[in-house]
Amino acid sequence: MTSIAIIGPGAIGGTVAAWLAQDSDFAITLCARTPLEDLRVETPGRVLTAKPKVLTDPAGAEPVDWVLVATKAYDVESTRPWLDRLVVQGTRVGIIQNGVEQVRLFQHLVPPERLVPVIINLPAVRSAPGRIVQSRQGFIWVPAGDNGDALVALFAHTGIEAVADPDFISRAWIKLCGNCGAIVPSLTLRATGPVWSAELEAIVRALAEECAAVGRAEGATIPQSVIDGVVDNARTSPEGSVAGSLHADRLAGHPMEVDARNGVIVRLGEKHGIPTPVNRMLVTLLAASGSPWLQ
Ligand SMILES: NC(=O)C1=CN([C@@H]2O[C@H](COP(=O)(O)OP(=O)(O)OC[C@H]3O[C@@H](n4cnc5c(N)ncnc54)[C@H](OP(=O)(O)O)[C@@H]3O)[C@@H](O)[C@H]2O)C=CC1
Ligand SMILES: CC(C)(CO)C(=O)C(=O)O
Repeated sequence: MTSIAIIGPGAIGGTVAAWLAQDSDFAITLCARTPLEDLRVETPGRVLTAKPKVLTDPAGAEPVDWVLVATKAYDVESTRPWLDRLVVQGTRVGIIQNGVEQVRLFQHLVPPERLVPVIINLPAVRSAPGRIVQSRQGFIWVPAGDNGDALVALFAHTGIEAVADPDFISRAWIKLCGNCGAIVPSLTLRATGPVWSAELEAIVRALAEECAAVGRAEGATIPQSVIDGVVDNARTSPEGSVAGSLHADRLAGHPMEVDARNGVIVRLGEKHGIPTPVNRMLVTLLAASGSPWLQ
């Protein structure tokens, strides 16, 4: 029996937990901030239900084989009491978060050789604790190697396709290119497609171009087709659509992962001497919008 604790059973953590809970070889524990009774996840193919053990107090947590952290990137420090109880020698810790800094954010809490950064492509929305809709098939990428292979093995019997990628850095930056454009609808509170113009296209393209330039300086290989794909997605987004979790958080008045998704492009751009004026400007505008908890 493999024991797996999921810290942060929100949209992503709850969906991942529900898939893993279908495997009777796994003992799943949800480490939650807000209590929940059980999980009900509508996936494209079927409805998953599960009733794993739920803890809301780290004092009740015991060491496990695996920890999967699926909090937002700004909720790192608050996971410390959980990690202190769950992680012992031999525990591996997967960080399922957007961005490119999963290891940097957690390496003061977990020995880096036990950390597995995870990129996930899986659109999920939580309507209430434990109630989630996964709207497309899910994919996971981890770095190739022992830790990555072990994480991939966890997902062997789930509907989430997990791959260990020898070029993980490119995978992470390509995902960030896809995510960084969502700052536009998060500012305008409206899908970009219906108001598309040459000027809006220039902004979306520049966000992705800046991200790709910084990513390449960090060692990623990012083809031009990635940037064209970001622009196409923004151009074709229909009225009323929500451009992922950043936009959803802004609409709900929740904290936003702006630093992990756009601020990082500005910070690492400075390190490499690469100008990132469009990301910088939109981060500044979002900060000036008075949104609570912009992080
Ligand atoms: N949603 C999506 O479609 C996608 C999201 N991602 C990324 O996945 C990550 C998770 O996002 P998402 O699932 O949407 O976020 P959610 O806000 O839905 O879930 C985060 C969860 O973490 C919980 N949490 C925060 N701090 C703690 C803590 N100290 N202890 C226990 N639980 C805690 C929250 O508790 P509470 O219940 O109290 O809010 C919430 O349940 C982000 O990095 C996001 O960018 C990636 C791909 C797609
Ligand atoms: C765009 C999406 C849904 C892709 O998984 C995502 O990463 C997010 O909304 O944070």
